[in-house]
Amino acid sequence: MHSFLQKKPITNLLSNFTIFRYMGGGPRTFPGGLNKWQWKRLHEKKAKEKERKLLDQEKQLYHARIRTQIRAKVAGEQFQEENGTSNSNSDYTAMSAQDQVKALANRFMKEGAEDLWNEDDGPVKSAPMARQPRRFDSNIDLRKIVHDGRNDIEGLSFWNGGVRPRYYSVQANNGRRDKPPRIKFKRNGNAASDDDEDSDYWSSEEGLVESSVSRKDSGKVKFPKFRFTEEDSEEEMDSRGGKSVNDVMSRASLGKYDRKKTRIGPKVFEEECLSEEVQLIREELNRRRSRVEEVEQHQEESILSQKRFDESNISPLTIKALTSAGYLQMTKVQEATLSVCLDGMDALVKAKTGTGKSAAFLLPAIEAAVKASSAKTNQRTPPIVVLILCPTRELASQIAAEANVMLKYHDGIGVQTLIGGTRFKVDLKRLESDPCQIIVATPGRLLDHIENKSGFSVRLMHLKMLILDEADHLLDLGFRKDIEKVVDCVPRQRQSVLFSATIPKEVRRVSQLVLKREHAFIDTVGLGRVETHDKVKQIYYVAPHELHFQIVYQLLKEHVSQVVDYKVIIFCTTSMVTSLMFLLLQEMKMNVREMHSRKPQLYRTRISDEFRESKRLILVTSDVSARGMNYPDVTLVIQVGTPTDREQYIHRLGRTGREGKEGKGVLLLAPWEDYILDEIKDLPIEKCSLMQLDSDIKLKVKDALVNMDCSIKEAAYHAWLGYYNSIKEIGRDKTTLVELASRFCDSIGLHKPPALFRKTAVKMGLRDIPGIRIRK
Ligand SMILES: Nc1ncnc2c1ncn2[C@@H]1O[C@H](COP(=O)(O)OP(=O)(O)OP(=O)(O)O)[C@@H](O)[C@H]1O
Repeated sequence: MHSFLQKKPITNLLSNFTIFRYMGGGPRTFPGGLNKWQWKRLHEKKAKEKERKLLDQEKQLYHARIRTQIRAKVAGEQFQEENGTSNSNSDYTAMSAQDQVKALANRFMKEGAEDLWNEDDGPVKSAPMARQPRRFDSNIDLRKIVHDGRNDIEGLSFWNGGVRPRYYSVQANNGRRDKPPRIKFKRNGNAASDDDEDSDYWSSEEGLVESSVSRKDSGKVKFPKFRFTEEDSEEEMDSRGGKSVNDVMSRASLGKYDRKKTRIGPKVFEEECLSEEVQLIREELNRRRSRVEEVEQHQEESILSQKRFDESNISPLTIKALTSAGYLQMTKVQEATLSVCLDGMDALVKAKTGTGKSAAFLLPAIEAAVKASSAKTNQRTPPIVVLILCPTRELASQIAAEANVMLKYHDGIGVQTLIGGTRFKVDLKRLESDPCQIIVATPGRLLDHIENKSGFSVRLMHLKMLILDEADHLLDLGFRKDIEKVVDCVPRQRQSVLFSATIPKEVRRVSQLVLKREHAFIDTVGLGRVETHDKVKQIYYVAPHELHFQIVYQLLKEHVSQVVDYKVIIFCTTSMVTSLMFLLLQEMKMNVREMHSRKPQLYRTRISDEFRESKRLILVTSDVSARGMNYPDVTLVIQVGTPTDREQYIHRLGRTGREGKEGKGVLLLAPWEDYILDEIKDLPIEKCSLMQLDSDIKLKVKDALVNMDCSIKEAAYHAWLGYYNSIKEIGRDKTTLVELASRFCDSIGLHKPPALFRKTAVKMGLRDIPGIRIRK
């Protein structure tokens, strides 16, 4: 029978060596007459010892490095003090091998490796020593120092609960450069004397460890050598029975070969004695840490990134324009999106309000136009290369103005707006006389041009880039049909980018309407992080309708008296309610302006420009100003009544705290409107108890309402009813809604609810609801 333990010689022709391949588990006996298992155990034991030795060496090296660092610091300061010079060439500074300490620290910081740190590895406290003049005699809690300085030594958190702190005693060499500072560390708290001034290495009688400091010698760094006395050996102590020791298996990377030994029973430690010098080091470390924290906090709050525009691939003429406009560094969203957009990828981008999204999409848009214009065509009017869609006219004008700033040095590249409220024929003339490659439009007017037989749709056939600003709003039901039509009229082979500060889940889904399947989703807000700015304080009040005007007036009075350069936006639910609020505040001698969709476009543009430039002004507005409008330095945003949804709340609030500045937001709700709080409960908004209302204010508001034209109040009632009737989320049946409307009616000084047109009442589903009056 063929034995499976049979040795099979294989002849290696090249080397003439004979290699034995062991079949089926190897020979029965091994050198020294050991059997297979004895042989295996022997090797395992050897491996364990080797690992243990390596680990000990590492620990020693680690101790030495930390001590060297502290010595270098202490000695360095001492030296400077004495000589009034920098000791940058001294041995000590050369030894501050931060990286090595860091690496070693990390070695012990691996998950599970904390256990490798036995109690005996910790600092040993020595008895206080008499201080001598001009020498460092420090008892340093090394672990604590290193722990405190964890910004310097990343990830160093080995402070293991349950292991009692022990202290090293570190001594500098009295500021002498020719000698290394000496270190001693002592285990059992016995006092250490230090009288051997001249010896290179200090040693004490019992339990002390001697060390040389590492130094730079002919370019080579020598590491300190440590010699543990017998007393330092854990095994030795065990065997002497001097201490009770618990063996604990390590969870560390070295696995079962590492054992942690924990002493049982009390241990006597002497009082910590910190010298001035150590205190100084600690303070320095704390200072450094708080500096780092400050920088980190600043970076977090700043909208700017570290990258400059001249480091990107955009054309030099654009960079020149950006520089003259004062844009040098990119904002974070610009850095995150620019390369993706320049690569021609489709993208869905989410970034907080006021963080520079407009420039983030305008820059690649301009690049696309520059690239297209360099390709010679013999068309009289250039094709439209970039189409930017946004929900409001003011926003379109603002984007076009920003594009013009960036196009300052680009001859032959133009941008135009197509927005409602202007005469269509004027648009046509402008398109003819002032050809452009970039169009910024609101969807309605754009469709008017597409459907008009003026050849506009032909110009769109070469479109390279479609941009949707405030994309979630444009993809909302109100705009979606228009967007679908626009998408049908532009080439399939194009780049599409969608930007907004809010991108709800359902919008991600419908974004496929515009975006290619393979698109980038860039979220600079971060998953699970709040979409509002930390620097914007958000509060809300819950109060009955009849108090709302008084509260708004009192809030304004307080704000105006506290903030010199105040700039306030008050958002109301509808245009007519906006008008009512404006007239009321005007009647009460506040410096106010109004802006809503019922106003002629020229008026809107004028007010928008005035508010942008002004300080000490209050803008009362509807949601036409909620998104994208960049009015600098708005100090307070007040939202009266519930916003349509969470997204609208965020966008309205986003008119303040732009570019990383501070701001304040107040939401004022009637008790039944508090359903919205559920939608925004993850935002840092706090409830505020109602302020004591001034009786004077009460009278003033009442008088102002009495003086107001009834038709304004009636229009406000109709609009109010229409607005809340359209919001399903209010969760009120029609009868309750009409009752609430009657209360609103009271609050604005109307004695009975004004009648509705029958047609309107039917459309709103309110015809037979009690309390609704129909016009005869
Ligand atoms: N790189 C930059 N350096 C300095 N300022 C910048 C930079 N980019 C943009 N800004 C400024 O930041 C402000 C906000 O920009 P922008 O209006 O584009 O914000 P946004 O993110 O579109 O806001 P919203 O979400 O409200 O539409 C503007 O005043 C703009 O001039």
